[in-house]
Amino acid sequence: MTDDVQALASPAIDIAGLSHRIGGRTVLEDINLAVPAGRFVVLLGQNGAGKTTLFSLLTRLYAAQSGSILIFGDDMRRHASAALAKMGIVFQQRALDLELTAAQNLAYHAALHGLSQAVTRERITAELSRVGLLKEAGRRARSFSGGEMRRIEIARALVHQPRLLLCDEATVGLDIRSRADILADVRSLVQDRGLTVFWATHLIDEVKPEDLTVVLHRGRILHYGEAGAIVSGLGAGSLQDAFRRLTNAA
Ligand SMILES: Nc1ncnc2c1ncn2[C@@H]1O[C@H](COP(=O)(O)OP(=O)(O)OP(=O)(O)O)[C@@H](O)[C@H]1O
Repeated sequence: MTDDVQALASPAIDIAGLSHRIGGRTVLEDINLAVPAGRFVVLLGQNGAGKTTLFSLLTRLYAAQSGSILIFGDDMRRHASAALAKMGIVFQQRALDLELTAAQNLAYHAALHGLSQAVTRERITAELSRVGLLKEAGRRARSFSGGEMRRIEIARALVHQPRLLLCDEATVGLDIRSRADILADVRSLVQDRGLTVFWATHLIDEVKPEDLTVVLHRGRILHYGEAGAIVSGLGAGSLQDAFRRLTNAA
């Protein structure tokens, strides 16, 4: 297989035997996971489950201590730049430069990815327009609401046209309406662009029955499958009930 054909056939994320210790404590233990391309996949876990640690390893903020991570076939250890070029990231913590305008925030990100000025202008227009903030492109980031900042962060994460979008608790701190809007928007990217989304959350009401769902608890994967199948497989009444049973038994 050529590299291109292999990348097309590869899962978006392929994790094998990944463990991570912080300060002598095991925070992730023997994670094995294949996230298929073109799906909305949920990483569901309570506070402290290890979601952010897993994202830190996926984005190379942390180097893997053991095991491997491949992004569309690119090994994070040997081909980190190629792997990172294929992903966009929305961090749990707000990550806009508050003194820059919305457009400047996107332009800075585009420069990091080596985009030309012409392409940068075109993408900024397209992405800010898609999230309904093109007219506000010249406003400083600090003047936006929490929901708007999140939309700008999503626009920024897409400027280099990644195939994979990682969102770590992207709706935390937002009101119900903003949460629903952002979730619907990100889901539409899967439909419209064939994007793969890996969506970390502790909020069960964000999960649909057809979503592939990874249940992470105390650093271990307890279950991986469509949410509806997890519920029926356990004979549970709801995903909430299934989640409770899985985590109580662990
Ligand atoms: N730098 C650190 N030093 C010590 N412990 C850490 C550190 N980072 C993470 N941990 C611990 O690792 C565990 C997993 O944390 P992590 O932030 O990955 O969980 P999470 O699922 O993202 O939770 P939350 O939704 O609350 O952010 C927690 O028990 C946390 O206290």
